[in-house]
Amino acid sequence: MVNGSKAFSAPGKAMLAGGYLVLDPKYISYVIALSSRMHSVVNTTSLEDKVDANKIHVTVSSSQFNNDQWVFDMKYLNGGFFPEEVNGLKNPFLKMALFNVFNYFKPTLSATPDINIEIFSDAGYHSQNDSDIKRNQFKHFNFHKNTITEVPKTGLGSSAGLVTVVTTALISVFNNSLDVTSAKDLNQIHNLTQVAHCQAQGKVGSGFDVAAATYGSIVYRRFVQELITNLPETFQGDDLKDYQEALTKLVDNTDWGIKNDVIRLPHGLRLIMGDVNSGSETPKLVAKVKQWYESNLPRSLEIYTKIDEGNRNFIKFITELNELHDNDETKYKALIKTLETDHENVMSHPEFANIKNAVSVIRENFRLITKESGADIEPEVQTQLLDKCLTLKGVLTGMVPGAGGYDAISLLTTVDTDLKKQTYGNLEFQNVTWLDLEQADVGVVEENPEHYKNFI
Ligand SMILES: Nc1ncnc2c1ncn2[C@@H]1O[C@H](COP(=O)(O)OP(=O)(O)OP(=O)(O)O)[C@@H](O)[C@H]1O
Ligand SMILES: C[C@@](O)(CCOP(=O)(O)O)CC(=O)O
Repeated sequence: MVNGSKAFSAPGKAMLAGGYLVLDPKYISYVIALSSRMHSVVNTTSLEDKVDANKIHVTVSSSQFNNDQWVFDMKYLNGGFFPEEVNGLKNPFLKMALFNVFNYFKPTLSATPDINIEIFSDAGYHSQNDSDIKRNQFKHFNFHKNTITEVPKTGLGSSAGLVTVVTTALISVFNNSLDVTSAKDLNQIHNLTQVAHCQAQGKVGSGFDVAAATYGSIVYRRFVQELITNLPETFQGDDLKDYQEALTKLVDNTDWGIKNDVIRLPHGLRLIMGDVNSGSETPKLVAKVKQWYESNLPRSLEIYTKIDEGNRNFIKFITELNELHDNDETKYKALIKTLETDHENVMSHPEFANIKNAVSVIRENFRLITKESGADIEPEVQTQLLDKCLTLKGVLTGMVPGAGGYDAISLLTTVDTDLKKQTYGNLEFQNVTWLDLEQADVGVVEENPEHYKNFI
């Protein structure tokens, strides 16, 4: 059991290449973890101070959002744990994180204290309108008068980050030697989080968001969805023995077959996210693209193959930039500087032309799918915006991240490029809010719990 408090955080995500294709384990994706992080602070009562000696209560507080709080009674029936929110409040992500961690560790009820978890989320995950910043000497967070479900999201993967840090916090209660720098423990966090996140969402996406929250910036290939869909169905009060055995086997003794090669953006380059402020419905987009793909075979496979080639070339040439830096830093820095000082001639440098051409292939084919499927992956207004962005000094390339749609654009620029200044007052960019985000190379990290006190 954790003595005192522990704290953890996990990053948000932006998928720069691989959207839709990554739903098929044949294809890989390029996912950048972001500096906006989800945080959890966990502590336990003493056994004597439990609310009820014959129960386990887990209280999760999200004070940033109207002081939201969920109190789960971990009902113990037939050898299994069924989380029940005592006031009938809903949060499927918290519920499934609790369900899976408790049925994985199967703690002794009388020897398990009550657990308190506080959640904090960095500003980038949600609209900052109607919020006040509260800070201490270490951190600051936006505090909203509205409950979490009423605050607009920005697409950085809030639920994936939430389930990751809550799962990690709960594991730390049952495993006092949890080490989030160890591959074994990170894989346990990843596996339990993927199960809970998919069950909470009621669908099995590629899982790239949970993988990035756990491992950081990665080249990612998904697991086969049957790993999760083949888990026994469970209903309140069931004998969970079969589920618990299947879950333990899946978490501890199954090769998920994912690819999670840690990467980092080339030195001197940074990711700039532009929030265009009109949300997209990812599940609807995915359904339309799937319908298009299945109705247009074998041509749709040819188009996917072209996009995959673009994705792989993007990854290849971005990686080669990193290698150029390592081999000849002076030449590399001079090359990067030309993005600012000689932007008109960016295509004269093969190192840049290769990356830009790869992204052009991806975008061109996504526009084709947009036209044919009715899924607005790169709609005209985004095409125009991206093409204008490519003319800005310091910009190497840009794309719609993840599922695309109307809500965001991602640009790769030099670290010294100031897009806010370059586009200030320019009506062509009036609908874009440049987010103060950086790429984050690491996934789950342990934090200092003292840094989450006395926000004013
Ligand atoms: N700070 C938080 N505290 C409590 N619950 C949260 C918090 N952040 C997210 N959630 C939960 O996650 C849900 C949002 O998850 P959902 O799957 O709808 O979007 P998402 O794809 O994760 O969002 P996005 O990728 O746009 O950030 C919220 O409705 C809430 O249930
Ligand atoms: C369309 C998809 O490939 C990516 C969705 O990315 P995002 O939620 O738009 O960041 C879905 C998935 O990978 O689960």
